[in-house]
Amino acid sequence: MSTGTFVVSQPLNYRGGSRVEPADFSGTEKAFEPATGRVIATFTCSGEKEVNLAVQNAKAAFKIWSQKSGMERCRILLEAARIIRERTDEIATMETINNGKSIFEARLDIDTSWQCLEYYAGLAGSMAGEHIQLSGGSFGYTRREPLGVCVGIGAWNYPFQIACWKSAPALACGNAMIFKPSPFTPVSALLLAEIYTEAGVPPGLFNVVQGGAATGQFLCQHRDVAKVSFTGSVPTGTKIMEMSAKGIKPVTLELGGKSPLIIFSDCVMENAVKGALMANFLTQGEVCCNGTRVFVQKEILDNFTEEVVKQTQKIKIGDPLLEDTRMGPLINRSHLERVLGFVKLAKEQGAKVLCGGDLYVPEDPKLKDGYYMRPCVLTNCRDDMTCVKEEIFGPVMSILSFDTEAEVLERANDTTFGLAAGVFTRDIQRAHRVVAELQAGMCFINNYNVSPVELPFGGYKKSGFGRENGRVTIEYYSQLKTVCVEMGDVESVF
Ligand SMILES: NC(=O)c1ccc[n+]([C@@H]2O[C@H](COP(=O)([O-])OP(=O)(O)OC[C@H]3O[C@@H](n4cnc5c(N)ncnc54)[C@H](O)[C@@H]3O)[C@@H](O)[C@H]2O)c1
Ligand SMILES: O=CCc1c[nH]c2ccc(O)cc12
Repeated sequence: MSTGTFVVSQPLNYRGGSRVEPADFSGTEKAFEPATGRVIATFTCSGEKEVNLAVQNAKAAFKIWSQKSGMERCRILLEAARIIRERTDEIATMETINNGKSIFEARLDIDTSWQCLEYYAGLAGSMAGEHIQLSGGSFGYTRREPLGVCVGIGAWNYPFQIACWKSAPALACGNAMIFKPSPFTPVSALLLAEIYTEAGVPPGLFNVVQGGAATGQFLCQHRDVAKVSFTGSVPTGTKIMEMSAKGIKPVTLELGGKSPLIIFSDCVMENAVKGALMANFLTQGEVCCNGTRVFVQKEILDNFTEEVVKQTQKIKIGDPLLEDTRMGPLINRSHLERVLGFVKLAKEQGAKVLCGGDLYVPEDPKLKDGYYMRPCVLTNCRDDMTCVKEEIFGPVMSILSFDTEAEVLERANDTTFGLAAGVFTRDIQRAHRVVAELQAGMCFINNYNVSPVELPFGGYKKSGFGRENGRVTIEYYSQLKTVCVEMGDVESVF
């Protein structure tokens, strides 16, 4: 498959084990290929009737699936993981076409996706309650039970991976799921749905409904939906939480960030520079946990900045399906303009653009209408500037200097977000002391933006709550039933 050729030819909803056209609709959406600006799909957003049908299908599948043993669920999830792994190239290609990220990165995303299914398959067989001895031979025990029909709502930056990070723990725990992708990236979740079916899940266990805010609301407000797991922005997360509160539904919120990356003067410079690029430029900078506030200790500011700029200028921008491309286009025209607007405002507020921050037009004529920009490094930044305070969600790094550990901690934590943070230093005691003080759910020492599925991921403060990945996520997709067993006679107080 090459850039500029793919068009969607099949329905994009998935219900009851096959692709379907929605039974009703609440408007239409267009999906683009960011590399060329071409429309690849025009699709209808699901209305209330379609959402009801998806919930009915999910409920029926839940009855079958929740009765299976953990080992039975494990086998099917392992098979799904195997198929994803086998089809990595095909899935990564779809992801690249619809999202714009480089094929090199998309393959890494798919790796973390099948690894997530493998990980929760492994946990499915060992999910258990506990036995508690009581007096007189009586006892209690706990059962870890599924919640029922769970809804997953995704953002557009990691479309396939988000669907896996939500569905794998949900299904491992015995739940059914209805997944709504972002309307910008409707395509790859369908591949996951087909793979689950091929692996042997009951029809209706994993469904996909397409649409935007209205479809999302029908899902969140549905009385038979037991839980919502959401990845997206803080404003939408607030609405999801309000709707969930009305139904007393548990909710997981994976929201935005403006994370600090702290580079101490005793760091291994080469690693710190690589870390700063990893923290800012993966997926064109459209990553929630990016370390976009790069605090550099004064003694090494000039050397570090010079090296970061040198490496940033070497990033190969262009056709995301080419093997040597490392940065593709942003998700769409309006987001590109928004990101460029942040750079313009940064300049007006006194920041200095050391490189990039402008439009990029690749030489290949078929890419001329794509949404490319050059990755940007800003210096002369102050903590009160918009580029330092607000989530840009694009390839824009802000460099700030600092003197002391106490000072940088104070400034790093001075944000309403709390998703991630990073520290580069050779001093092991300082590294642990600093991360202990950082108000962030995901902290990196001497690396950034690696995501092993064994580690829980999620935010503090306005970056959300609940976790994805790791053993703890089982608790977010299950509920605990306590059973109290009397072995003697009832001693009534009446
Ligand atoms: N913390 C994380 O793990 C994580 C991961 C990826 C992205 N994000 C955040 O996501 C944001 C970018 O993604 P986005 O632009 O897709 O976010 P968004 O909030 O605009 O949309 C996210 C999803 O919510 C749906 N939605 C919108 N309004 C809704 C409503 N009223 N009810 C129900 N659903 C609704 C959208 O259709 C989409 O599927 C950034 O802020 C980024 O930091 C966070
Ligand atoms: O973009 C933020 C971090 C991230 C990367 N992949 C995923 C998948 C699911 C998430 O909730 C967050 C993320």
